[in-house]
Amino acid sequence: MSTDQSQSSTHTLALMGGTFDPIHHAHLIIAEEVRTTLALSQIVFVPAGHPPHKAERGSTPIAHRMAMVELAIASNPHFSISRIEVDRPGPSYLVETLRLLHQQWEPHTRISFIIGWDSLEDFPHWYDPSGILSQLDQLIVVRRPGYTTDLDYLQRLEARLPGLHERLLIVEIPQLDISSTNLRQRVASGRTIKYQTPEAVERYIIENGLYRPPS
Ligand SMILES: Nc1ncnc2c1ncn2[C@@H]1O[C@H](COP(=O)(O)OP(=O)(O)OP(=O)(O)O)[C@@H](O)[C@H]1O
Ligand SMILES: O=C(O)c1ccc[n+]([C@@H]2O[C@H](COP(=O)([O-])O)[C@@H](O)[C@H]2O)c1
Repeated sequence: MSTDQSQSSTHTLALMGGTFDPIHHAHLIIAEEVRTTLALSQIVFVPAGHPPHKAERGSTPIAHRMAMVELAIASNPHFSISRIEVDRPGPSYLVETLRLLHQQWEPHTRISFIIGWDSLEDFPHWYDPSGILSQLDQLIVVRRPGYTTDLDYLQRLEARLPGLHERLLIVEIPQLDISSTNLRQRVASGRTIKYQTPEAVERYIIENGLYRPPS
């Protein structure tokens, strides 16, 4: 699957950032639904090399998380993966990722970023949210089961963060209560994850002994 160099002819794309530990069907459905709803040419999956807000838990080595994303997106020609946060030491701050991508890609490339409602609630605590917004075409938000879409909260957030109101776009997606946390817990307790992630990812998890409790 192509990486950063291949983006030179792409002008409207969205980044799907995540820890992807592991990637699951909600991630894939979000990406495809956003791509088709907004007629974007491409979705670029950006696995976080060093997830900024998940340091205390510790993530599965990035090589495994990358491999699982590659397997999951292989059949979709509109999906690609970027190593931009993998090859860079230190926390994977989005503001820096966007700065580097704007340098690497064609000047007219319009970059949006997709986040779930849980991430939006955390967004004010990200590193330099105003710097992120100034580099984005749109901040695309999708609802997530278990997180109330509180429109008053959204208004307060927009008042606090200049630039958010103009850029924020809610895209409706089929609601799926799937999370990587739940998949990891299921594997650890020997329960099935079938149909919650692509078969190739499920196989990869089993073959590499991921998420099993230490014996
Ligand atoms: N079921 C879902 N519905 C809507 N958004 C989701 C869903 N699962 C993940 N996302 C969004 O996808 C992005 C990447 O998510 P991430 O890789 O952290 O997966 P996760 O399932 O939230 O993982 P974890 O349970 O480990 O926190 C985030 O913006 C998150 O909000
Ligand atoms: O830039 C930041 O400060 C920042 C803080 C938290 C999360 N992010 C990004 O948001 C995306 C989803 O994060 P997560 O932790 O839900 O996998 C992923 O691309 C992270 O790198 C970015």
